[in-house]
Amino acid sequence: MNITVFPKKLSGQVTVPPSKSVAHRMVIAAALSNGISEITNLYPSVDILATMDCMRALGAKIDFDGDKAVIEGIKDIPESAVLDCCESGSTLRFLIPVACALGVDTQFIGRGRLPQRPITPYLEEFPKHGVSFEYNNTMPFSTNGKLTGGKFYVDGGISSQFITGLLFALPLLEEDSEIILTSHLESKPYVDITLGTLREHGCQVEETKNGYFVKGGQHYMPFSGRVEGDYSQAAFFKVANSLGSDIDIAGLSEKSFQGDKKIVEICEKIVYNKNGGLQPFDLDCSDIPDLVPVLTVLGGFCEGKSYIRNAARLRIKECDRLSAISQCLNAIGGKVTELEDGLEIEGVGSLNGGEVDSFNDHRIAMSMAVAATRCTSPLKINGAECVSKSYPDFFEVYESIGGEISREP
Ligand SMILES: O=C(O)C1=C[C@@H](OP(=O)(O)O)[C@@H](O)[C@H](O)C1
Ligand SMILES: C=C(OP(=O)(O)O)C(=O)O
Repeated sequence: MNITVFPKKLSGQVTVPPSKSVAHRMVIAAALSNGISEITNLYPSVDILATMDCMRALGAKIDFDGDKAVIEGIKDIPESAVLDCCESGSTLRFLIPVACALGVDTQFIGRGRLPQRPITPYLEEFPKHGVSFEYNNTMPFSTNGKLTGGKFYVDGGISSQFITGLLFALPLLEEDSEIILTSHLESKPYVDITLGTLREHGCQVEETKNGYFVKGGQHYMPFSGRVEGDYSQAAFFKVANSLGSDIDIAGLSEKSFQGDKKIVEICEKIVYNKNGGLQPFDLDCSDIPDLVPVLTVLGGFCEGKSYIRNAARLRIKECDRLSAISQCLNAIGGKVTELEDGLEIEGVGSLNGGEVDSFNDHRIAMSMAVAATRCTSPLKINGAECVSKSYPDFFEVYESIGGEISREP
C-alpha cells in the first residue's frame, strides 16, 4: 500500500500502543512459567503475533482475545517444532536459545530482511554446548540438540537481543552459566527490561563485571500484568510536536525501564534559537537505536549540523536504516551524509515532499509521515503497510489527530 501524506500539522490526543519490547518478554516468560499468567494491554502487531505463535508451537496455550492474553505455560515439550519468526529479530534471537534449552529440534522460518540478520554468537557458542546448526546464511535453518550450561562468550556490539535470549534460556538449564561480554554492550537498556521481566517471574540473574551469572535449575513463576506504553512509538509524536504539532501523548509510564524514554529529555532539551529555529544536536545513540530514524527527521529541520553517533547497528535492522533514512530525506530536499557509524544531518528548514520508499521498514515509514507534517507539498510513502510490524493502526491514529492521507492499494 502506498500512502500520500498531505502537509499538515497534527493536533489532538493519542494513547501510544503497548511496548513491543516489553510484550515480547512478558509473553515468553509467561509461556515458560509453571501455571497461568494474564497479560493485558497486548496489541496485535505482526511481531507480537509471531512471538505468540512461536510459543504455542513450543507447547504453551495462549488464548488472545481483545487486548488480553491468558497464557498457560508449557507442560508438554514437543520433540520438534517449526517457529515462524516473520520479520521479527527479537522473536528469532530470543527464541533460538529458549528452544534449544527446552531441547526442541527446531526449524526457524522468517522473511523480509530477517534471513540476513546475524545470529553469529549462537553459531559460535552453541556447538560447544550441545547444539548443532544446519545454517547456510539464510532461513529456514535448523537447530538440533539440547543446550548445556557453562560459559558463553558474546560480542556485545552486534545486538543485545543475544543477551536477552540467553538470559531467558539459561535459568532453565541444569548447570549454572555465565555470559561473558567480549566487547561493550550496546542497547543495554533492553537487557535491563529483560532482567525486570525475569525478576517478576522469580528468576535470579547476577550482574558481573563483564556480563551475567545465571544459576541453573530455576523455575519461572506465573506473573500477571499490563504491558506499559511504548516510548519508541511515542517518539514519532514527540518529534512531530518539536516540529510544531500539538499532540497530547497518553499511556506512558514514567517509571519505565525503556531506554527510548530518553526521547522525552531529547525533545525537552531541543531549544529554539532567537530566530525561532531549532538548535542542532549531537547524540550518542548506542542505547537508543530505534529513535534514530525519527531523530534524523528532527535534525533535518534544525539550524546547522546535527550528529547521530555510535549507530552502526542500524545497518542490520529491518533495512540498513542509516542508508534508508538518508536516501529518503535526501530525495525530498534534505542534506544527510552517512558516516561509518552514524549520520551528519545538515538542517534545511523545510522539505519539499515528493516520493520515497519505506524500505519495508516500519520506523522509516512512520518517520517519513512525521517529516510530511512539515513538507511544502504532498509526500508519497511507498510500501507503507510495513507499519503493521509494530503499529498496524499508525495511519488511522495519524488521521484521528488531523493528518490527511490518501491510500493506494
Ligand atoms: O530487545 C529488544 O526488544 C530490542 C533491542 C534492540 O535491538 P539491538 O539490541 O539489536 O540494538 C532494538 O533495536 C529492537 O527494536 C528491540
Ligand atoms: C529492530 C526492530 O525490531 P526487531 O529487531 O525485533 O526486528 C524494531 O522494532 O525497530
